[in-house]
Amino acid sequence: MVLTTTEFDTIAAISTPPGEGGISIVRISGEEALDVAKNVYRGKNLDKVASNTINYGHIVDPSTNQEVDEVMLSIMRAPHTYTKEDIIEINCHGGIVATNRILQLVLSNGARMAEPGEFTKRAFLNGRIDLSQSEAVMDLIEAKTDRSMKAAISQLDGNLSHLIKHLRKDILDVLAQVEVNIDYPEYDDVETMTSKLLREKATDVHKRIVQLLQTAKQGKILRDGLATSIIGRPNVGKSSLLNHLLHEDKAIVTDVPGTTRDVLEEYANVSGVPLKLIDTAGIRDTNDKVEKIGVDRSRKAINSADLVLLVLNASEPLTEEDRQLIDATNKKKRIVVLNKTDLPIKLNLSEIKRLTKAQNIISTSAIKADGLKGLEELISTMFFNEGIASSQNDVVVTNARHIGLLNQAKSALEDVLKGLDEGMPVDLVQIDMTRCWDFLGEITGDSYQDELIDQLFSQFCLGK
Ligand SMILES: Nc1nc2c(c(=O)[nH]1)N(C=O)[C@@H](CNc1ccc(C(=O)N[C@@H](CCC(=O)O)C(=O)O)cc1)CN2
Ligand SMILES: Nc1nc2c(ncn2[C@@H]2O[C@H](COP(=O)(O)OP(=O)(O)OP(=O)(O)O)[C@@H](O)[C@H]2O)c(=O)[nH]1
Ligand SMILES: [Mg+2]
Repeated sequence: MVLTTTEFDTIAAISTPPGEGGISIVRISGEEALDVAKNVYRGKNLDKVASNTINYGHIVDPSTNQEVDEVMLSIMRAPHTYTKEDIIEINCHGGIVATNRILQLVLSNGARMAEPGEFTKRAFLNGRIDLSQSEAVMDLIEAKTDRSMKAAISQLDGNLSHLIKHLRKDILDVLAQVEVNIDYPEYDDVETMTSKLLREKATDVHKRIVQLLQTAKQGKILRDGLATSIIGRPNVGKSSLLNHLLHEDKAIVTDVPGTTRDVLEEYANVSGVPLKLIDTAGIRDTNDKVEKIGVDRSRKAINSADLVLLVLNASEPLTEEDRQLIDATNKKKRIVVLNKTDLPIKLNLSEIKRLTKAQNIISTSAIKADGLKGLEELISTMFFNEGIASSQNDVVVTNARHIGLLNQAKSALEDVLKGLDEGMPVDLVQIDMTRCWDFLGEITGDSYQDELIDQLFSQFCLGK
């Protein structure tokens, strides 16, 4: 890491969300945090107050001596702080103008504006947490359900880091042993011995990585949500279903076919599974220019979905359009929802069973709120059958970057095993083993490039 002059100067930002609220926090971190605070704070002598205390006082503009706000000021001295630097937090009255005024004062008295994620970046660069833990901070903020949050907390606690560090240590140990064997051969068959050692370790580490990767599918759903598209002809009750799953009237429902004109995306929590629900325009042939675009988008929503809820109207016979939709979704993970079962049933159930191979069919009445619990349970068991797949220590891999690196590490190990099978010289096999070690190191940030770090932290929110 190249230290630029701005790398560790004193930074400040508003760490609470913008808008009106009871209290807002302006956070300052760096060597001069206390000096900056002393310039704008009237109250106790900050040199004399103990660390980790909160202190009453006022923020004053030193250029005019004008009082700006009545505040509580927290002081946390390095190194036992979030960033491992001195931190001052000004707890001021909430509100956009007051909070920004204080931030501006702090900025004109020795601090510079923090970049997005810069506090957490410092926690990483100063060695309090590793890269995967920093990423967990972000996942925690964005968590959509309690289960997603649990996965993020576990990662923040360092459970994934722990597993990765173990794997890396085992690889390093074997690499060291191989070195010793080559440099100080005690036996004649040192080549055979060394190959055996490498093979055993590569096989073992490979198995542990595969186990971790098995949690990735669910992990990705926990982090990003399960893309669930509600598809069907106009007026079958798609938007009514969406509103029920959201427990909120988000989508407009009317008896006019073609009510939903565009796709609508909302997050729902279904038994802890975060669903990214997509309500679509009813699919039909239409000459209406606007509706046509909506219908095209609906068709695309089928392709991009992890799960399709195909809604049919049970009170009408199956139409040609229904059959086409069944056909178009046959290869997807799908639940067929027979809605409007409160009305006399006109749908031919045996035909539907034949067309869908009788898989995942459920009856509902959105208007009477019937069958919806069953639908939620079915979704949950389809994707989290035995609960969350737990690898070692309940670690779930949720992050696409981590998944990519684990796959690369896995394939490096496969190269090791292949090399050994083909009788490749041990020093060449070692290279692939070292590559595996490097890939794993990128997960925790033990080996990294500046661009990666900048890119990762820039996705954070301001003040974090
Ligand atoms: N006011 C406030 N609330 C907050 C934060 C904050 O920065 N400020 N946090 C920010 O995200 C979260 C708490 N996370 C934190 C994590 C570590 C440390 C910290 O000081 N760690 C030290 C010493 C801990 C101790 O006293 O034992 C360390 O690890 O050395 C502080 C906050 C959530 N709530
Ligand atoms: N009887 C009965 N009516 C329902 C049921 N579900 C929805 N409806 C009614 O059917 C009509 C259409 O419902 P929507 O939810 O707007 O249907 P949609 O599939 O979103 O329709 P488009 O957006 O036009 O494609 C409304 O009048 C709803 O009240 C049900 O289970 N039973
Ligand atoms: Mg609709």
